[in-house]
Amino acid sequence: MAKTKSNRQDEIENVRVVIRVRPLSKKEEIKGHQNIVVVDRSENVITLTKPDTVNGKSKSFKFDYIFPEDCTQMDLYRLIALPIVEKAFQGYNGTIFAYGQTGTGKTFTMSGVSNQNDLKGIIPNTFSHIFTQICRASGERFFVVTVTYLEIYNEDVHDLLSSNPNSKLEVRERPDVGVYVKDLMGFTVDSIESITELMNRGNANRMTRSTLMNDVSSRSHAIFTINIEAKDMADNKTTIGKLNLVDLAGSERLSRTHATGDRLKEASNINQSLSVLGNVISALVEGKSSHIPYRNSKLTRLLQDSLGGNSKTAMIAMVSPSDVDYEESICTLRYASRAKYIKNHVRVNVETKKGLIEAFEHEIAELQKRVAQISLAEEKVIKLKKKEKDKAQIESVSEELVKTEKERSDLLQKITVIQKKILVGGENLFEKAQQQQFLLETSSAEIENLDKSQQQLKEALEKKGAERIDVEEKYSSLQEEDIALTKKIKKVQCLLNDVKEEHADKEHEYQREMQALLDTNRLTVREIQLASVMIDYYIPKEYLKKIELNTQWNQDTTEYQMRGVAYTGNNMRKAVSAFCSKEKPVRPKMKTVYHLYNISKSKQRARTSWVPRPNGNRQMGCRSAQVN
Ligand SMILES: Nc1ncnc2c1ncn2[C@@H]1O[C@H](COP(=O)(O)OP(=O)(O)OP(=O)(O)O)[C@@H](O)[C@H]1O
Repeated sequence: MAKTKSNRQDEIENVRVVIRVRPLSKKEEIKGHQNIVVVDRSENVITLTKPDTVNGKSKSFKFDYIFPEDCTQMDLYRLIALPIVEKAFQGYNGTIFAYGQTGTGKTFTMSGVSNQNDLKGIIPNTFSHIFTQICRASGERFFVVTVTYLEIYNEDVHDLLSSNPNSKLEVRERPDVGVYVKDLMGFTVDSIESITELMNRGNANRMTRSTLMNDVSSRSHAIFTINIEAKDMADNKTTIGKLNLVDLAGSERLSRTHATGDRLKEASNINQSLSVLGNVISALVEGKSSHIPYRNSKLTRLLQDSLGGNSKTAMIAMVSPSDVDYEESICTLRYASRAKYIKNHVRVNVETKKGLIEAFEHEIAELQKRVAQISLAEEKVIKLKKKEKDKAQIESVSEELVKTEKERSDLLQKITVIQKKILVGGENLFEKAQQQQFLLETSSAEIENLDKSQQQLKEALEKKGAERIDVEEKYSSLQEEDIALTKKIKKVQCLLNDVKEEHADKEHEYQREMQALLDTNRLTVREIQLASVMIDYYIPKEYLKKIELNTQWNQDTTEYQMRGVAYTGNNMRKAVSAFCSKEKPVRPKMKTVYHLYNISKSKQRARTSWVPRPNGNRQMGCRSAQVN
């Protein structure tokens, strides 16, 4: 389990995911179902062979631990529940939830068979563990244990411990408390007996029915919550550990269950909330978005802290060994594979407000004060009675004494009831319930054994060392490799999309450039045509050759230049007239010309028409205008 310190208080810890494979049932054996599951205990790899495939195609997955069909309820408790319950005593939150297809053993794992000690599930074993721990604690430690039990059926929350379990309760949220169920009843327990009695009451109220897949199928998600408040008198510090023990309703393929009507609605609600749970897991694992869809179902809202929040969480995914359940088992294993990447931020919950222990102590003190007052008043009345001679007066005083006596005994009874709620570490629990002694002692011995076996397991794990960690970190299963490859493909796809977009952009740009070039080309052709027309109309052919001969391309200025241009055209005209007149050349008065132009527009126009513009209809090179 990855574990790092994120800051002074929080530890970052992955959700622990284990698999439990149940044995083939008698029914399945009679029907001739085949066991397609193989567990590699040393490597914690589970392999499922696809039925009806020629060469036995198989899929393998690796997990924190895999419990094969011959594992015991105690094996599971030791490895999964025990460390979480121990931590709850130190003020950590813990969650254990059972997930899987219908009929795979979730209720068997969480509750078990109540009248057979070795078949008891995690919940009843937790009771023995908790009370044993209290017995073993020092007398300096006080405890209050409270219990709630609810179910979510068809997206409605019901209190399984209420006298009216059918009424629907609301899920609310407050910044100081977080998500909670309004009016959910909490019960304080002081013995294994009292807590077991509550569990049985809740189980009896739980919604179950017989389905095609399971004779007693739980149709609701059930959350059994145990709060352990512990006050250390030495440092006056109070911690609260909250344990959520969750038995989820089973996923099922509607085509296989043939459900109709209400049962269909029930099954779709179960699948729907499990799919929201799956989405929450995916969102937490992918970490792409900061939005985790907890609010999409009551289950995920209530388990918000257990998934990605402040809780040490273990998920037990149940798998059927049967060939007919191959598809569902693969789905469960995929689901579970994702969950192991969820990171929780755990910390000790230190009670800053007045806790239950303090509230009870305060109440006891108040009641004791009242008892003291009554005792004083009684003494006075007794004295008065002794002095009194009047018979009637004596009678009324006696009546008063009876009343106060009754009040005092009621108060003392109340005090005893409240005192019983505060469990003092050490011996007094044995005094309270002698019948528990045997259970507790056996549990103590068991826990010592558990400690030892845990230590052995730890050592064995450490032995595997770096190689194991390396393998785990790389590809802890083929499924993980699959995820990694899918991620890679997605990345490449993203890159490809980027390249495609860039290509499209470039294509667009190229088209634009092409268009611009074509436009330029068209313009150039037009200019060349104009130049050709001008040459054809104004330059006699014999001069053209001369011009061509005397024209050369200048690389630097990128233009044609005429040799001896200084001795041509207007340059020569200016020089000749200056030489002939020997006078200063007279600049033409452009203003006058301009005015004249304006005045006799038609005349000017007539002059310009000397050089007629080429007519588009005329053939190139055909001279129809007169040259002056
Ligand atoms: N590990 C196991 N060993 C022996 N029997 C088991 C085991 N797991 C389950 N079973 C038996 O299989 C049957 C179905 O188990 P269970 O009711 O616990 O399943 P589930 O997953 O809770 O089903 P649903 O989701 O329908 O409530 C029960 O008869 C139970 O006793």
